Amino acid sequence: MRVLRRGAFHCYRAFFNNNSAKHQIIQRNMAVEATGIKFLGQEEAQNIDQELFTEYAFSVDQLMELAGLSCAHVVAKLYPKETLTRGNQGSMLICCGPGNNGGDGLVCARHLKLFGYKPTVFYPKPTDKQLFKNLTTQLEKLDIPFLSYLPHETSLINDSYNLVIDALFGFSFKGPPRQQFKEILETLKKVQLPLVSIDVPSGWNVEDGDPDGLQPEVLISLTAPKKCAKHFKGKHHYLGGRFVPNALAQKYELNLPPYPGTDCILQLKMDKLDKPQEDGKD
Ligand SMILES: NC(=O)C1=CN([C@@H]2O[C@H](COP(=O)(O)OP(=O)(O)OC[C@H]3O[C@@H](n4cnc5c(N)ncnc54)[C@H](OP(=O)(O)O)[C@@H]3O)[C@@H](O)[C@H]2O)[C@@H](O)CC1
Ligand SMILES: [K+]
Repeated sequence: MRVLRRGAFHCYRAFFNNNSAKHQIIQRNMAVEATGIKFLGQEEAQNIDQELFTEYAFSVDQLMELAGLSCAHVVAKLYPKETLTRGNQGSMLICCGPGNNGGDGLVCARHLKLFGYKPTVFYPKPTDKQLFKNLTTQLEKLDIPFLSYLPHETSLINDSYNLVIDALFGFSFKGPPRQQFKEILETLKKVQLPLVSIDVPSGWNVEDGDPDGLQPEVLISLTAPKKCAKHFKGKHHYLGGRFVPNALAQKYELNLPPYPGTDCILQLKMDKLDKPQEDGKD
């Protein structure tokens, strides 16, 4: 019993010593000010990603699973399936790109299906990597339909789905988009459904954003927000991907607020944040 008590004390002390948002008690459903949180540049986001794999020995599958799961949690929280009454109840379109952002989308689709939603996946440029083949097989085995093309006629999308999840590009995107994805992004811009972007609104410059690009209703920043998130004007900004070790967060001065309890998502309030000028410069 004494040993247990001492252990508990050490855990408690380590938590408060290591966490920059000291003494904040975050409750479920409480949004937290984004002020003070580090907004990452593109190179910094990629360095953290690499360090998680090399120094901290995570595998891509592990982090992608946690990232995709947190995205599914955000969608389930904001859009209860009973409210998604268009087309097939709970229907949604998940657009997945060729990199790991697309992988997050594939994982997210699986979890949403298991939560009782009806996802359809559009995955126009699948990669040959085994991880992605496995993710695709898992979705096929769950009878999740794949679209072979995205209809240019956006009314077909508006009438069939309740929302669109954008998992086309994340923090490694460098614009302008090449032809195949340029057309897809143009179509998505015209769709009149709530758009949920995973990590970065696709097509945006990762640091400067894109005022003429997609305008998501929801942004789910993974690990930490990227600089472009300061230009996000939608309704809900969430943090997900609860896998960052304290030592890494400290090294990069991420200043992440603690997640509430056992939750894997946290809502961020953006209203007190110093917004960049509209010319896109920070
Ligand atoms: N640690 C974390 O936070 C974790 C992050 N995770 C997730 O990973 C995401 C980053 O993934 P990523 O590095 O694979 O890159 P991503 O952004 O998906 O795009 C690369 C692809 O896009 C392509 N491409 C690029 N520019 C293009 C253009 N102009 N036009 C057309 N294509 C273009 C490029 O093609 P290439 O140039 O190589 O031919 C390549 O195929 C991150 O945002 C988060 O969602 C989690 O899974 C795990 C933990
Ligand atoms: K995205």
